[in-house]
Amino acid sequence: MAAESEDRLEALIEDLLRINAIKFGSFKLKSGVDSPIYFDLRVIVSYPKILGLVADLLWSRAQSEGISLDCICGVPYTALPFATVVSVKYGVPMVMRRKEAKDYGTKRMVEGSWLPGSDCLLFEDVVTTGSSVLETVEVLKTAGLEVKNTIVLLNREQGGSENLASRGIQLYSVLSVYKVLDVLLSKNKIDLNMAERVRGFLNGTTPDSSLLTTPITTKIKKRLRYSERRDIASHKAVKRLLSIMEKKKTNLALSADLTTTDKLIKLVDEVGPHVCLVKTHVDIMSDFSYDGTGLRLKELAKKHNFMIMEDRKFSDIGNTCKLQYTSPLYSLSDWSDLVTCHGIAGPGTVNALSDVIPEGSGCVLVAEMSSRACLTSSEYKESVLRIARDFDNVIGLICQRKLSEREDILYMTPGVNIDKEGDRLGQQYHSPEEVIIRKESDIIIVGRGIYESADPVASAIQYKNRSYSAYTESITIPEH
Ligand SMILES: O=c1ccn([C@@H]2O[C@H](COP(=O)(O)O)[C@@H](O)[C@H]2O)c(=O)[nH]1
Repeated sequence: MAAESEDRLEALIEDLLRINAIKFGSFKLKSGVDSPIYFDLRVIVSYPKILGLVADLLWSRAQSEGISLDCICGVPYTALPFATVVSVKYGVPMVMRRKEAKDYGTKRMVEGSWLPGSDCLLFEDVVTTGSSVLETVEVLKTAGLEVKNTIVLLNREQGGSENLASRGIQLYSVLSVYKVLDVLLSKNKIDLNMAERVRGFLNGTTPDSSLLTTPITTKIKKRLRYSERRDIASHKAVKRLLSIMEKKKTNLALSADLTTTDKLIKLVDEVGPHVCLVKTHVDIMSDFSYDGTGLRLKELAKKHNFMIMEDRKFSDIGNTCKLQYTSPLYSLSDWSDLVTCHGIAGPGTVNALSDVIPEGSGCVLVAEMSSRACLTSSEYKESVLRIARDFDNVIGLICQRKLSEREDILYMTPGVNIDKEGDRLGQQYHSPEEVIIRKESDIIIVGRGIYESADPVASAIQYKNRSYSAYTESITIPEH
């Protein structure tokens, strides 16, 4: 295969992982079998660039095999847009298979225009045993079309080619599940352990036609361990934070909202051993200086092994945020690993920051706020999630609960206090258990609950223990 198309395949595999079309974990299949891998290629439709690449790869496979055809068709629903894009991009006539006949009018099962006996090339998203392809072939044949060839984006290599060949249909694939594992392994997106688990599962699974063709109906609600999440994550900062959480047995972040350097440094030095992350607001400080505050925080981060997140909440247009981030007054990139950012201005803010944020650092998007009557509606949250998916430098979300199925980013929740329900200014609090178990967040962010207490270290230990126990409890609860 030419290097150029090999590059495109690798890019596609990485994209599919990024948009959560390839998932690793524990998935209950329709057959009752637990699979360590799952492909949900339905999401591709929301990513025009990836959809375009899929269409190019399907079409170039057809060209390189010299398949002669009169029209194309996508197996509904996932492959329907694939065929549509190929049709429009390459000027190939398309026909469309209906899933259900209309109960009025023509009652046709295939829409479009063709001559009897026309050759139709079929596209499919994933083939396991080939049963969905066969179902569509039957309908097309009844409508007078010939189907001799199928091109699948991803072949799970579980008997599909053989089943289809025995019915006179040649299956060509763009990707195989083994190729996916090899590429992700070579790019350090999964570790050898995970690759072996999946290979073992695929080898040990017989190509039973009842198995694995149908999308998963129930996912076991089993929370992944930090170590499993670290193996899935691709961003260095996520891997690092999860490693710290596991090593120090803490999912507590300190919100160090103190206004002078001396107080801040004292608190962070005392509480540092108990936290995975220290969150700062340097713009509230009366005496911040790069040497006196930033560099000393960085030394403490090294001493106690935690990461630093400046809660700057960038929210302006891209150009302004870039200037704010690089301003020498704070030199954020030199001492903070993470910065928070609103999605309100659209993707331009994150896009601009991605030009200036150093490798290994990242953005945490504020998707949802803890304050009463805040304006983060469902629609807004969805839009923020979309930005998070589109940019590799977004490593997590500030949110009140785990807002998506993604396991490769971190969910961090402020508004946590053991003693209070809120403050006079709209802040609302929940307990560590509520946030970690019921809302399935990863990290609790605690400010006044620690630094305003009579004994900040004892309070930090209390928050750490409750929050980490909530995590260990939730990885052993099968359903909640
Ligand atoms: O929705 C949000 C986003 C950020 N915060 C910040 O977290 C801390 C919380 O402090 P507490 O003293 O524990 O209330 C603070 O820095 C906020 O700016 C938030 O509370 N809610």
